Amino acid sequence: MINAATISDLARYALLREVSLSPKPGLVDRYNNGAHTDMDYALFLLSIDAISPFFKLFYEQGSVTANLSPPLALQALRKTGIACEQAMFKATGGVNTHKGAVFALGLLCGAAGRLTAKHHTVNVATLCAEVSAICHNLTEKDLGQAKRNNTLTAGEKIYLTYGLSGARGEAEGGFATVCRYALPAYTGALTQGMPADHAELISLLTLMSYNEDTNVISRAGLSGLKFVQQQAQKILFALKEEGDFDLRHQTEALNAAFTSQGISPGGSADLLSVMLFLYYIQVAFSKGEGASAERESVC
Ligand SMILES: CC(C)(COP(=O)(O)OP(=O)(O)OC[C@H]1O[C@@H](n2cnc3c(N)ncnc32)[C@H](O[C@H]2O[C@H](COP(=O)(O)OP(=O)(O)OP(=O)(O)O)[C@@H](O)[C@H]2O)[C@@H]1O)[C@@H](O)C(=O)NCCC(=O)NCCS
Ligand SMILES: Nc1ncnc2[nH]cnc12
Repeated sequence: MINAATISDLARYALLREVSLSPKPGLVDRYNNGAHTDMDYALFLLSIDAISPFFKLFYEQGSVTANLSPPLALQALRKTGIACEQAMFKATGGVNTHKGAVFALGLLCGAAGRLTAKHHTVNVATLCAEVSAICHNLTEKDLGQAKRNNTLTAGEKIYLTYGLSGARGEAEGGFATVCRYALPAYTGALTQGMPADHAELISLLTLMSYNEDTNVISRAGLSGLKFVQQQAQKILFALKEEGDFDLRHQTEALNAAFTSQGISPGGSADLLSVMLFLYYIQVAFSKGEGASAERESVC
């Protein structure tokens, strides 16, 4: 049975796996801080400790609002989400470590509570469909209003400038980039016998090759996004074509390139956490109970 404790545990583990994956290009990992001057691995661990208690609250919020309409359920979830963001900022001294991850995993935990309260099956497909239903029209509602705000967030500025919907669009679309590309890339790598961290890196590169990451755009413009997508595609292609391709070395070289240009694919890092969370649900669910997913040591 999937419950608040299991869901919270899996969400926290997904965040730990993401930040512990090393090396990563442009992102904080156990070896360096990538393109970030204001955060490191230790700060991410503090952030994870601060936000993880909220995953149970998101689940419970989704459960008690299960009979409300999706917009009213989202309204309730957002209150928890904002409280969670405030806890994150308190723990990090105002640094934005997991804003996108709070949004995405908060919605998924809320959706799990909502589905369970309605006695619906909880799996990857139903979770993503429920998030999409909860976030129906969110992009237009949120970002359509943005014109009238004077203090715009990165995502709002990018939507008004380029029409790209960022984290909101991913949620409203039921995490299609994760389900269509990143999760199959991950399970495919595991099936080929690759270790979990190798499969995670392939999944991250797959996300980077598709994702319209507003973080990248806010730091390096559309040309920076194109560069990220092309470099990720290049590595994935070489990995497929060259048997003894040195993925670690190529990732370290890409990290140096991103770091020198101030590029951080933070949005894709968040979607990697989403992918891992959904995979753990898939494993837990296929065992017919809330068993903890098979786990590799985090680092
Ligand atoms: C709904 C919001 C979360 C939207 O916030 P915002 O208006 O800012 O919209 P976005 O910029 O589109 O997204 C916010 C964060 O989401 C991540 N992200 C970006 N693109 C994508 C994407 N395509 N798919 C998924 N996720 C995406 C990204 O977060 C990550 O990067 C941040 C770290 O990088 P950094 O460059 O350091 O970030 P900054 O500090 O902003 O820049 P610097 O100053 O350092 O240069 C980190 O956040 C990662 O998580 C985007 O930043 C929000 O407005 C909202 O409504 N929140 C309320 C709570 C809520 O609704 N909860 C959900 C209900 S349960
Ligand atoms: N490991 C990471 N480094 C930088 N930004 C991130 N956002 C989410 N995970 C991140």
